[in-house]
Amino acid sequence: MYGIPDTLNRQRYRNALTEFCDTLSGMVSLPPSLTSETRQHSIQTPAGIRPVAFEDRTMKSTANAIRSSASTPSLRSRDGTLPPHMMRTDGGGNVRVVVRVRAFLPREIERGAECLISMNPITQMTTLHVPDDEDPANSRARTRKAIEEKTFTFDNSFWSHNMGDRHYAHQEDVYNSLGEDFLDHNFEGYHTCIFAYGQTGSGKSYTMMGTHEQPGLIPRTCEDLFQRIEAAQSETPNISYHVRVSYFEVYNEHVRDLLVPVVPNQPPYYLKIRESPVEGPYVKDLTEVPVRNFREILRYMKAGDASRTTASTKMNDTSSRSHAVFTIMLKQIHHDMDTDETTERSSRIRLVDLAGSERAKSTEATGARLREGSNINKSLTTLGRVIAALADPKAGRPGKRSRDVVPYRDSILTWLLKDSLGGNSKTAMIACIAPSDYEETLSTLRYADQAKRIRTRAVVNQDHISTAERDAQIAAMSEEIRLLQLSVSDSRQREKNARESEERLEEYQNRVVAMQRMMEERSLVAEGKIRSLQTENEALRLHLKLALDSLKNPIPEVVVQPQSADVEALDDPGADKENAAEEEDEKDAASLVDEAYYDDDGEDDGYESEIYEEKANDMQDYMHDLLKDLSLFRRKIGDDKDRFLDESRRQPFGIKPSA
Ligand SMILES: Nc1ncnc2c1ncn2[C@@H]1O[C@H](COP(=O)(O)OP(=O)(O)OP(=O)(O)O)[C@@H](O)[C@H]1O
Repeated sequence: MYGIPDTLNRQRYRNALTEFCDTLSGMVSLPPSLTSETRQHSIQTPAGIRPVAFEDRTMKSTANAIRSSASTPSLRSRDGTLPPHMMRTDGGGNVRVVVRVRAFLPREIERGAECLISMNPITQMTTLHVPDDEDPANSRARTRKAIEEKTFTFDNSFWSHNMGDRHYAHQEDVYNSLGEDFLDHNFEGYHTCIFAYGQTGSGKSYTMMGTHEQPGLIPRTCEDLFQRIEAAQSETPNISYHVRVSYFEVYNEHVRDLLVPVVPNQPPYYLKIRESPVEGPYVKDLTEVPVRNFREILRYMKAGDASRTTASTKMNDTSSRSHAVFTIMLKQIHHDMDTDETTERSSRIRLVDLAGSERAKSTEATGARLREGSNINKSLTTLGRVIAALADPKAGRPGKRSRDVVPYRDSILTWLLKDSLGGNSKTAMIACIAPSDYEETLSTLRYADQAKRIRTRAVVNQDHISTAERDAQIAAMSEEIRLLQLSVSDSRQREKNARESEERLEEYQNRVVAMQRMMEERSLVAEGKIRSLQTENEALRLHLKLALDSLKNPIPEVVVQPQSADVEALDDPGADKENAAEEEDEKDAASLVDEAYYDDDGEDDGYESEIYEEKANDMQDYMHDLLKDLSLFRRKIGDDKDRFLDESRRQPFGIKPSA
């Protein structure tokens, strides 16, 4: 799909094959003690020609020794045409460590930097040379007490410094000698992890992700994975493959899901870490998407890559400010028709692009960049301590096993990589180095050298299950699902019922309140009625009493004696006349009243009083009846009121009685 054209590829393999044949024939013609031959190569650097020893040692191993036993091994490893300088030494259970040196960057060429690295493609030795006095970037190194040449041996030393060299390691070569083997392991059922470590700007992202023209280890792994799946599916249709992918970054000690799009003007959403006894530490709620082909996985990879936190620093225009973890979960389900057995293999492919270690002085970082840098350094220092603890099993507190004191939890990165670093995983570290920085390169090479000593305990993650067992499992699971569904629908129904009864309750309460109000109003009206009837009754009773009294004891006529004022009026003839008229009027009025009230014609006084007595008695009886009715009515209202209050005291379900 991409990468180096086929013809170039073939040419490279042909050269390698020739070299391999030369070596074999040399082995035949020379005694074993003389099988080492040292050839001198030269490396063209912008600063001039510097002779660097490329020691091509012959190897006893044959190409067949690396033949893969994976269920879908790569074609390359089947045909055994691996170039000798790409052959790996068997890492066993140890972390496989490779080192890669990059080309000069324009700024390094400008300052006339010299290459301090040499590599032996046969022995896989990497040598760091002492810098000369001219490169200002190494002024700090020159202040060291002892500055000397250092040599380290790794599983692979990838020379990616000058393309013109025949040992130049292209992106494809790195994939072929490391990625492909690891993918073999994944098909065998092992978890794997490849992480790139190195100072800022040393080529980690280039190695892991690469560019569109020069794709790195991650896209190549994805492409190879689906190519193998497609090939295997046509060969062995009874194996089904399921691939899922996730992508997250650890930024400033927080985990961010890179497959969840960033919402503008919203604070980033960070995920939590949990630890399960079986799976170890994991990111909770991390997006895991199923992918069916290379195109799909590439889309997710690019989307995640685009949301990674990067920034420009003095050391790198696109510096990764976070550790990025791209994970592929591969599940292979194989059903054997003969034995009627199902085999399930699960493997996890973890590809980690770490943020680069950096010296604040070199990056000239301030503010947010400085904070990021210090967090990056902190987590890388913890990674260093974890590596040191794992590499030296004797180190640790007395009485404690070394693995108990590995400080995984001291940083998010090491906690999440716990399994990959010291557990169930086949792990590789790619130490990326810049060609001209003595101090940083030495530190990276020491880090890498220590990592070589770590032994992991990778196991094949495989489950065999017979049809009967599977059926039993399916039955148990479907029963569990059925029960879960029931309980879900039950609780849904309960929820619905609760909602409905809540609504009904509210309605009932409203009605009770309205009724209460109505009863209160009615009792108020009744009380008012009682009061007015009582008043009326009292008035009538008084009236009746007065009437009876006046009948029984009529008021005797009173002769009014003229008073002094009247005597005075006698002297005044005008006034006398006026008084006489007034007196006459009063008499007329009194006679009218007497006539009307008593019908007084002056006869049968005894008979009339009897009639009045009878009327009064009738009236009294009537009033008594009325009073009786009234008290009955009053009692009834009282009863109603008591009953109503009783009922309202019996509160309906769900209403808390008022305190
Ligand atoms: N092998 C290589 N061949 C050609 N160019 C390379 C190689 N390795 C790195 N580069 C270039 O070097 C520069 C820095 O590389 P890269 O961004 O990969 O560094 P890094 O280690 O990921 O840095 P940081 O830690 O700051 O993210 C880039 O411009 C990249 O293209």
